Amino acid sequence: MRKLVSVVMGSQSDLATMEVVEAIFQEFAIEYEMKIVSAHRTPEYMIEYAKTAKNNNIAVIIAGAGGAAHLPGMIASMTTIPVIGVPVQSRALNGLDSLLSIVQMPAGVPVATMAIGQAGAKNAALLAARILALEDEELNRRLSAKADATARDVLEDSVIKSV
Ligand SMILES: Nc1c(C(=O)O)ncn1[C@@H]1O[C@H](COP(=O)(O)O)[C@@H](O)[C@H]1O
Repeated sequence: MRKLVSVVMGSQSDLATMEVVEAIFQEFAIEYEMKIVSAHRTPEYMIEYAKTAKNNNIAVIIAGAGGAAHLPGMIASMTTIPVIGVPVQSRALNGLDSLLSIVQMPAGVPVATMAIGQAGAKNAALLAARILALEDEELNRRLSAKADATARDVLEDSVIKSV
């Protein structure tokens, strides 16, 4: 059975940020699930989700949350599956609250923290893909080809004016 990436977010309102992962997973044929799970609003469901993740064949968890973004850290406290946190841009503090809530984990409970917003969500998907690629040579080759293509595109447009 192929391993899954599980994408969770604290609220439906985070979907506009987190949905960018789907295009990346489709491009690389990575199987994923997507769910709303909240440490604050559905704490018992979050505990069940985190404790059963390993048996559910999940290899990497991406957790997006905004404001008092405790979700990634709480999940990481209950599983050894790598957790990638995405700070969702909040209205009141522009996502700085989300970023600091996710990044400042106490030693012993690791969460890989991405940038705020959609760029962070995209990188979370690519980081999850790289983790899966440790045991999937074909995926590794395709990720590498994609990075080369990105570099070629940037180089093609790199000269703004030459003499
Ligand atoms: N940070 C968390 C958690 C959590 O960490 O468990 N659960 C919901 N939320 C966040 O609350 C924000 C506002 O949510 P609403 O838009 O539903 O009011 C969202 O960005 C969500 O991630």
